[in-house]
Amino acid sequence: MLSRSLRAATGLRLSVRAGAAYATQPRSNPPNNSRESGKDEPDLPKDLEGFFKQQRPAGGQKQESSNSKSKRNPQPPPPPPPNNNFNFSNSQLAWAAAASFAYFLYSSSTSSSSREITWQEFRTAFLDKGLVDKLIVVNGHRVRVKLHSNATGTMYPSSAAFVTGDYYFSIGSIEAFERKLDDAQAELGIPSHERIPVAYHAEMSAIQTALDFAPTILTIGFLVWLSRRGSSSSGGGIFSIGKSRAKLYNKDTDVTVKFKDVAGMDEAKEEIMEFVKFLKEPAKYEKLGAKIPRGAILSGPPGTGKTLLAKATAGEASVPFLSVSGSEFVEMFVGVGSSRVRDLFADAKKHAPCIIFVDEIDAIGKSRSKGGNFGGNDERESTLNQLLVEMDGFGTKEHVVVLAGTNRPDVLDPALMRPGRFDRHIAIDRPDVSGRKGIFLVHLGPLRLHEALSDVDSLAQKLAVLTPGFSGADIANVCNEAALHAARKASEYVESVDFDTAIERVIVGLERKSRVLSAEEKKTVAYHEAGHAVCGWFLEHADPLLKVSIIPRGTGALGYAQYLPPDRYLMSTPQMLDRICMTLGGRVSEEIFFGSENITSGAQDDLQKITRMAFEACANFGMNEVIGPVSYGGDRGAKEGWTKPFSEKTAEMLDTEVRKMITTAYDRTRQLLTKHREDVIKVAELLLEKENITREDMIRLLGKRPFIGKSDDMDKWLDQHRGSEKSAPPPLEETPVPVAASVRVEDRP
Ligand SMILES: Nc1ncnc2c1ncn2[C@@H]1O[C@H](COP(=O)(O)OP(=O)(O)OP(=O)(O)O)[C@@H](O)[C@H]1O
Ligand SMILES: [Zn+2]
Repeated sequence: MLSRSLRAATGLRLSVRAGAAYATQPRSNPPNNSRESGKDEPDLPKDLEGFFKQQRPAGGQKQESSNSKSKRNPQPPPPPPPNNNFNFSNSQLAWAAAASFAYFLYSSSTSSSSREITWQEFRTAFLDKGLVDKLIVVNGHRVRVKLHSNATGTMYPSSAAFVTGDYYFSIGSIEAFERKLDDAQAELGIPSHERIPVAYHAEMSAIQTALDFAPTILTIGFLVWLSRRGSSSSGGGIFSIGKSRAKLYNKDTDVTVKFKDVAGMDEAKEEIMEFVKFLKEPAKYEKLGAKIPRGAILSGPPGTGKTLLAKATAGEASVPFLSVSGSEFVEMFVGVGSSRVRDLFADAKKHAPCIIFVDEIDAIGKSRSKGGNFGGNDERESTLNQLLVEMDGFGTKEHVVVLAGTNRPDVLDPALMRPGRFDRHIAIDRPDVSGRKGIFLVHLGPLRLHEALSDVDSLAQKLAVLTPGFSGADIANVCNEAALHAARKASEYVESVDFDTAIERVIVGLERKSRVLSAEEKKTVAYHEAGHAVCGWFLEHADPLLKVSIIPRGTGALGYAQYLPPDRYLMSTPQMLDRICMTLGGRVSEEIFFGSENITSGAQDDLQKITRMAFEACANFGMNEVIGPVSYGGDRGAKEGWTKPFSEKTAEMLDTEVRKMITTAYDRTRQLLTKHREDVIKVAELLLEKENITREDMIRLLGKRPFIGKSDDMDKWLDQHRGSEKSAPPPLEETPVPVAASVRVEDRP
């Protein structure tokens, strides 16, 4: 989040600079027809021009720097926000007012350089010599002397400093002054029609003026502040506060990213392809009466390329791309969020067919019940409601697809996932070795590599092996750091040593954020996960396995095995026991391969799960013979404040029975894994090599699962569906129903 606010701060700085330029420059850009074009942007002063040229694409369309993630890669800062019409003239006005007031102060202060003279001096130096052009009585007590323009050089007193200066003298009263002046002129024999003209003038002092204008100044200042503030993220300002902040990427000039620029994530690409096909040929779908998916949630850790994938989707479909961050809907004013949502969709309809991308959807899409219901977040809720209304509202004719990115799919409001809304869920994980290789190939492209590294493919392979756990953004960062390092040495090419340094740097940076495993830890995690997977493979009631991975996840898990639990509302005792065994598989495998003295803390999460399962089996499900068919209630949620509704004796019995159940399961697991020791090794070694293994890999290594049972229906279904037309992977969240507790088995340290 720090980096995000940094980015915002950069935007602010830029806009202030641009604002300063607005005030002093004439408006002379020819208007062009794009929505957010520089229509109202004035010419920039010469010295700023060069700076902005590189930021602002020639097409006039507002564009984010091609790599929007300047927060990670040292890219040029985002361009200054466009100001829309209204806001601009408003702020221009304000600046102009401020400038003229400043000028006024300036001029009134310079007039104080004028010199006071006496009446006598006035008479002898000016009046008697016929130099006076005009007299101005100011505020009734002071007379300003205006000399003829040819009076230069004959000044009194004869100092060059006063050549252009003004003179004045004080008077007691206007009547007395007029009389005195008349007399003097009469004395000089000036005919009455040639007498010196006298003007009367009321003037305020600078301080007086400042005081009188203070309220106005304050108001102007406030307006300026508001408009600065509003425009600091993009196109805002007080009059456009309810306008959408989305950045529009024109399909021809800006959305140049294609799927080929997005390395890896083949499954995600395949899934999102459906949107591309629809946007390209909507008629084909409509003809058949097909309902078009409205949107998809792209979830995954930061920097895994969610934004990139969404943009590439627009690129493939060659449609405009509207990008906005969920946090930009959140304002302190009531109603602004929903008005921005409305505006966003109105905009999208204008540009249809197009893709809207809402990054960080969790900022508005948080589950309404999870928000802490103290009436606190009505505004966010109404924003979310508006989003739902808009998504429901537009017909398929509109051809607008909404993609949303999030790192926290678990906190999203279920309402968002209903059919007709974000009904697709595309999970994007950190890349595995081959994914990383692909990403390296993309980002090595622009680098000028040393001859010794001319085999880019093997370089990418080598780097991919060295960077477990890196996200796409981290990899982009490594490539950039390497180039920077080479530049610092003033060398001509990027060399191997530059990459080593860059990787080190990024790892140091990463160690704070997420974890990067040491080789030893990686081995432990691989055997742990292999234990789960093999256990599941040979247990009758285990859920079908989708994927095993030893890529650390943002949640703190070091590795995970993902299963697809069938829809099941009941769980039999054998199913429960099998699940406990499978969950214990990780720890047991660690023990078998590294010895009981070397077991790690990695199984804590597993152990928590099985303890809970065993406890519920005994205390709630009546599955234990000794305890009997009783259920003491107390669901998981209420566990904390739960006063035990049973006696101490029962508590002891429960303790013993839970432990007995678990140790029995532990022994059973150990037997199973000892029997399949070779299989565990096979799986673990493949995991170490590939970091991610799929169901297909498992079948190749271990053969088909030996059981035919309820879960096998699911296996069959999977066999039929996977590979051809891929369905969305199950959500990576734990199902709240206790009977399906193992959608995924994760291991926390
Ligand atoms: N699969 C990939 N192929 C090529 N480059 C990638 C890939 N994934 C990420 N990158 C690089 O990382 C950068 C950041 O990715 P992106 O902004 O799409 O991540 P994100 O998942 O949207 O992050 P966040 O959650 O922080 O918004 C991209 O601009 C690109 O340079
Ligand atoms: Zn585990």
